[in-house]
Amino acid sequence: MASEQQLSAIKGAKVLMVGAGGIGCELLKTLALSGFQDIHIIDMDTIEVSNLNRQFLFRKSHVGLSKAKVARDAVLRFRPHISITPYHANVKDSDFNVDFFKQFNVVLNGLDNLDARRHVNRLCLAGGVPLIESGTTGFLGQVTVHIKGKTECYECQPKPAPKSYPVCTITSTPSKFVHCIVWAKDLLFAKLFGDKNQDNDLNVRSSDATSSSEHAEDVFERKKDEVIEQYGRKIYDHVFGYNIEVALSNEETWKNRARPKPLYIRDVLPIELIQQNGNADKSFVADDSSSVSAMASLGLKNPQDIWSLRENSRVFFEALRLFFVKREKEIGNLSFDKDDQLAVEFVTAAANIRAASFGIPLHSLFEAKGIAGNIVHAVATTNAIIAGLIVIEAIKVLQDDANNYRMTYCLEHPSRKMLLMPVEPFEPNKSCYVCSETPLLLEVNTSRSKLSDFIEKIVKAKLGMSFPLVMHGSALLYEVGDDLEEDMVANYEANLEKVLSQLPSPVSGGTILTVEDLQQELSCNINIKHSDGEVAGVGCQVPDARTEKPLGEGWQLEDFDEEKEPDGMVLSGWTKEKDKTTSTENGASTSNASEAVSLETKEDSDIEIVPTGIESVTTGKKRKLPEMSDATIPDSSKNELHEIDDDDDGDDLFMLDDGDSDGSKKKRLQ
Ligand SMILES: Nc1ncnc2c1ncn2[C@@H]1O[C@H](COP(=O)(O)OP(=O)(O)OP(=O)(O)O)[C@@H](O)[C@H]1O
Ligand SMILES: [Zn+2]
Repeated sequence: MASEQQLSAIKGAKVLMVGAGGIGCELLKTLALSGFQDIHIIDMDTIEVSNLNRQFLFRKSHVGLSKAKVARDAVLRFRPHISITPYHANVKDSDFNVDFFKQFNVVLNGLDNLDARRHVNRLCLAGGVPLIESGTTGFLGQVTVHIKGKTECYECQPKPAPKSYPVCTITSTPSKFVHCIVWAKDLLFAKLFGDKNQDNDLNVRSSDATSSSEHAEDVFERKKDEVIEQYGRKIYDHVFGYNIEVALSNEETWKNRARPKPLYIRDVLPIELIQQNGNADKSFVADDSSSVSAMASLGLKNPQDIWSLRENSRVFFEALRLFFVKREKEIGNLSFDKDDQLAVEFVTAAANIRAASFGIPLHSLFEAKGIAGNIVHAVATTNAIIAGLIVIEAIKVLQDDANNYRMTYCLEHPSRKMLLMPVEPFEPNKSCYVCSETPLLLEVNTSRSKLSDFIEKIVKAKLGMSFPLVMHGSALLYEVGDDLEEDMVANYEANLEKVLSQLPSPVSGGTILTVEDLQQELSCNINIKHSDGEVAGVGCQVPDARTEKPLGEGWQLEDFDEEKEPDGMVLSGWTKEKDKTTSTENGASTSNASEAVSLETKEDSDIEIVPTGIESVTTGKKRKLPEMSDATIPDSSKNELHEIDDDDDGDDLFMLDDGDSDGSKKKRLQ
């Protein structure tokens, strides 16, 4: 039961909810039932069938309608006298500026992507509005409180990059099923059905591979009038047979690894069976390309069955055939989509055949789809718990009860018999470029990198600015806006194509650039350090790998992390201590990889979001938690610090005692 004081804080509050999905539906219901009377909701999406299992304010008849509006109507049915204002819009729209945010007493996020979260964080900081962040992934969840100047902001801790795998592991030495999935979807599927102009590292390159004309690049081109079965056999033998033989010829690779087995179709599936493939049900006709299915065509019903090598090979041929027969127009433009049944079937089959070759256990289509689509199945209960915790923190915030703010982690396995782990919030990170004025450091080859690279890869992709302005002293190098004069636009366009050292106001080592986003009201300085940008060699057997671009999300070369160092640009935090001890002639410290700002830029395609602390947990990055609240842990368990860690596969979570606090730069909120 809420106290009188709490009730009056609740009744007088005007709150903004961003996101009306899994967490948002629960949150709106809980806010309304807790007595909140003035709630605004922003959500840009419409309702999909896949939302209905957990976004309980929505029904089948609502599919296609605005989430924000339907959520409002559903809640008004049991709380008719409160005010709920829905906005079917993107929170990044310019209407939602700092003045808009300032009208609220607290902002509550129920989002599913980093980009929108960072944007809201910045507007809350600019408007001085408290923010309560949340996220869930399966059984894991968290709620954090961000108050300008008092607690860390959402961006005080760098966010880890999406999980990535070295190219060599994917192309030559897979050891886990996920490696086979990445190979099947980002290499083989992309090669056969995607954009032909994209770089693709499917073929193991070695001197003998390139010398053989039979196995030259165009093996993947289907010749005019080439019978589809024959084309399929050629691809199969090339990728599962010949390429494995080539890889095996490099003895060094296999000294300490199990040797893979080349697979040729003649040994797996007799020719008659390929010809009969897909003829099991001749009456099977699917006009709608989205319902074309190799499983249906072959009479395979249960997606949870693990198919044999032979069955996988049949699915491989049938899916390939169906793409060419039923979806030919899309070939060349396809990219893997977890909701595309035929694509999932093809990728499952190809990954399993590769797994068989490398002695890796095979998986069902259901499992393969989960891995390929990065799916962590959402748990409605976790969303409900998290929504409840958001409301609890919101009430504290409205009462200015700073001593009792908690960041709460919802764990998968009990730790000290607790599933909910409350932690006192951290103080702001003094070197956070978002909530403090600390400059950043960028190591860049100023005579090679263009202004456009700097803007796209650093200012937009890493710093998350949408409408950037770049200044060198008082000289404007770049800005965007609707009201710019034509000659200014032409000047900026010309600047974009220039390398940094040749801009009208040249950028060199020691330059300080100011970058601003006017909508987010965020400004930060970047100290430039010139670097020749040479990258050290890698221990990979793929010649020329260094010059290859990463092959889609999750890809990187060993030792060279394109996410952190796009085109050799290294962005890192800048602290006074570092400056004092290691300053160089350019007035900047050498970069420390562990300090590099590595922020996730991709949109989450997962069913549920991968939130901050959870991200740290699931990507194996250690995150120290400060002393836990005396009120919430038994005396025997009071340790200075606790760490959340995980194993390599990312879903086991456990807490480790750690009496030593020297690793933590963060202080508890006083
Ligand atoms: N920039 C944004 N502006 C407004 N709403 C956003 C923005 N980004 C994400 N959202 C909303 O946040 C909500 C997040 O909800 P949730 O995590 O449950 O995802 P979902 O899209 O509903 O479900 P799923 O992705 O699992 O199908 C979504 O409704 C989405 O529309
Ligand atoms: Zn911060």
